[in-house]
Amino acid sequence: MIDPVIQTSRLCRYFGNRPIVRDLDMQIPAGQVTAMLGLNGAGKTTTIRILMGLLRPTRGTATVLGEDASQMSPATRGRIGYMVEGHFLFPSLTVDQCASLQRAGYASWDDSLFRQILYHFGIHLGSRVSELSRGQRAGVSLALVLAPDPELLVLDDPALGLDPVSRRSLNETLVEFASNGQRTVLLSTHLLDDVERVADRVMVLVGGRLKVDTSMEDFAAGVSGFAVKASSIDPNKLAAIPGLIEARPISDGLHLSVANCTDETRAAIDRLAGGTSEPIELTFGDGVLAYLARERGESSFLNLDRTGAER
Ligand SMILES: Nc1ncnc2c1ncn2[C@@H]1O[C@H](COP(=O)(O)OP(=O)(O)OP(=O)(O)O)[C@@H](O)[C@H]1O
Repeated sequence: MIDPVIQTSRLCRYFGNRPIVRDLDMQIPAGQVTAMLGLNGAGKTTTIRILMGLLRPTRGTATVLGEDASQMSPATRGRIGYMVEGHFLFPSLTVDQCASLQRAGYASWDDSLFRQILYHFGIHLGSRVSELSRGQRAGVSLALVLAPDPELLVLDDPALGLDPVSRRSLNETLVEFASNGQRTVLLSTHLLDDVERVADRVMVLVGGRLKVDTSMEDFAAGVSGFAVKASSIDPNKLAAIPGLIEARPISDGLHLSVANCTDETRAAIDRLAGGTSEPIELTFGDGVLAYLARERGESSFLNLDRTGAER
């Protein structure tokens, strides 16, 4: 078996006495696009900064391309492309000057790929960074990290604030980059549609802990939806549904999201609704949102207690 490109073991990071990353055991396999999801403050950027050697763990270990992340050699760093949150570029430089600066730090540089990505984003080499739109700055940042042809690409919220056309360009560039199966991508994002388009695997961080780590297919297969028609709901019957993720009130009943649906689950749903439940299509985004809402305590369980009390 090929070693994972990124591996952490019991990784923890505190800021003061606040645990931000907690006992993280993760493995990022080679040749795949892994999306890291989580609500604001879940610890995604902190984890990435530890992986990139910019922050030391409080406890535990992080290994990237076979080396300890906090003591990475320049040669290993040269195999990694890292796009920071916010696309920082020196505003007074031209795109061409940014490229010269970046190129000096890497052994290889694919100038035709660099120009191709600029073209995709409608950027000219002679433009000054300060004159570029946010989407164009993202395009330059992406071109700068991809031109050295990194084995591992780490992107922290690359589509933040981009319009749909720039987002599409970014997604297309990523898919193309990862298409030969030789490159590994770790992508932190909030954009679930983008994840569905580009990712092979999904990880979900909740309060610094890794709660989901699976393939996109297994995630999709593991979450099912049901529409239940009912004028009143017994909260005890609801709570007894195995694997219930979320229950959201709709005009004439509930939408339920459940994990790992079995015959037992279906029977419990039917008991709740007196046999008037129907499966509904759930998108990947629906599944993730239901999961995150529950973890944040915003799930409609609260509303359901109220529904029960109103009977
Ligand atoms: N240098 C620091 N000092 C103190 N607290 C910090 C520091 N860096 C991050 N934090 C805190 O750690 C928590 C997690 O931040 P982090 O940036 O890792 O989250 P995130 O999942 O990337 O969030 P977002 O989706 O908003 O980018 C936040 O509460 C943040 O305020």
